[in-house]
Amino acid sequence: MASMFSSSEISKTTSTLFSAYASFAGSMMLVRSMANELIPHQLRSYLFTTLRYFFTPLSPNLTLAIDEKCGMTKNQVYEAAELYLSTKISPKTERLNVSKTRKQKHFTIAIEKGETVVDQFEDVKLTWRLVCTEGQKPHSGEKRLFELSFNKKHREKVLGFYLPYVLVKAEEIRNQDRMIKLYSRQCPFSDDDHDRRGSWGSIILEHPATFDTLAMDPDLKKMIIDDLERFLRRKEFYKKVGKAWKRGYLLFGPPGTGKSSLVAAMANYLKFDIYDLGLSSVRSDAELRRTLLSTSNRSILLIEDIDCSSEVLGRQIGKKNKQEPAKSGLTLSGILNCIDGLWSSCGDERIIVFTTNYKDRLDPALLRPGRMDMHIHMSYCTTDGFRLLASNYLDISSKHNPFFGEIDGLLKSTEATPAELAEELMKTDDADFALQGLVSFLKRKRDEDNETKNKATDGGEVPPSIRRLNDIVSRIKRLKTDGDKRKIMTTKRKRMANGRSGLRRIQY
Ligand SMILES: Nc1ncnc2c1ncn2[C@@H]1O[C@H](COP(=O)(O)OP(=O)(O)OP(=O)(O)O)[C@@H](O)[C@H]1O
Ligand SMILES: [Mg+2]
Repeated sequence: MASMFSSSEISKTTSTLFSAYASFAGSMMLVRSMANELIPHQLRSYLFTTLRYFFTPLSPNLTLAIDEKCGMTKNQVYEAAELYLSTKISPKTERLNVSKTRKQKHFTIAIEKGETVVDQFEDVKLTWRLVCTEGQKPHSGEKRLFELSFNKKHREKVLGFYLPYVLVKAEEIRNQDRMIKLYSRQCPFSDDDHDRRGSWGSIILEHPATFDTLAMDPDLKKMIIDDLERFLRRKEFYKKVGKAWKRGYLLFGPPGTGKSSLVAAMANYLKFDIYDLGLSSVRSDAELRRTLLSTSNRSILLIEDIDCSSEVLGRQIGKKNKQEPAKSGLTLSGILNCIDGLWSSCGDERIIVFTTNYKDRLDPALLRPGRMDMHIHMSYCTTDGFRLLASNYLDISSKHNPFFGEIDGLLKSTEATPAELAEELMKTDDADFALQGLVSFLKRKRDEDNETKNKATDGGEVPPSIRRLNDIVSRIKRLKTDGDKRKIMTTKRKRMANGRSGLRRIQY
């Protein structure tokens, strides 16, 4: 080129070009200011959008805009995307947003505005971008949205499968990081407004019980875990059969056998909150209904010591004195109706747990099938239970400890609760001392039990008939259902010349 034009010709051409550009730019400004003057704002933006459409090459991509809010409420898809994308951040990401509240255990990491995250779902490549814009109205603040771009041909797959997948994954992440709360009506309200639900106040449940720390029959433990998991999986099933998605457990057994610990273990396992409903704090059925309606889904409603609630309910929950007038407006049928009716159908994934030390004292209405789906007997400590406690409290994993044989024998001849054993095992750090202490404790307990039995039989040598009776009594105690107990009682009653027997002393 340089050989064809001299330098003076080049400068002449350049100045001509500049002057042409200047006059074009001037004319454009004139046209623009005239257009601004003459064409109304709405028409102008319409023309601009239409012209841009014709002049931009057709993109193969589709972009979904996912706003932070739907009107006044939060957009569930936006919230889910925020959580989901925190697990998809690549090493290439340049800016991240890190936050943590006092109550959170971990940092929350999110992408910063303008950042992009690329995700792959089967054969679809998806690009997420966080966009922040100024709100259109004055003082409306910043507007945040995610833009999700992908090839147009995958539209159905993204809407039908990918976005639902993001929602499910976000729920899983939320559950992993969730702090479990214990709601109580007596509890002082938490400072956090967010935690106030109706008349419930909450604290964070930091109960360490898990299924791994619970000393109980391994088969029963497995049965409970399987039952809980089946319950969670069966949303569609409950819908199909027209039943409310709830499950009831009745935990019964002597004090210190782990009923409350089992409830905490269930909550920790499922990541469900616990609503601890002290019946003494509820004055009427109407109040109960209001209280229950303000509980949330995915929660456990706990009513402890239901057999002791007779004073509260104003009539005995047990079989006697059913006609006694109510002292308060709260009745057993009110509780049961609430649980079976309105309240249960309002929510999803509800678990109800009643605990009692005396199953025999409960009203049959509470025990009828379908009301409490599973009756769980928390028993005295077994040898399996003791092994678990020894491993948890003393770190003894060997199966052949010299003390184990003696302790196993003692556990078979006396009834000790896991709470009693745990207390003994905690007394010292030295495993041998602790086990020695436990042996002495169990021996003492066995001797006391024998003494009590002897006293019951007027001190002297236990006559064979009474010994047989004692055997029957302990067999009956071990039986699982009341139906079984009654059957045994009737046959034994017939067979033995009853009347003088201790059977009469046992009330069913
Ligand atoms: N099965 C168990 N496994 C492990 N620890 C247990 C078990 N049962 C009781 N404990 C220990 O004893 C303590 C008291 O047990 P927990 O409160 O669960 O008993 P409970 O059956 O609810 O008694 P209560 O009938 O008096 O309410 C627990 O904190 C735990 O340390
Ligand atoms: Mg308890």
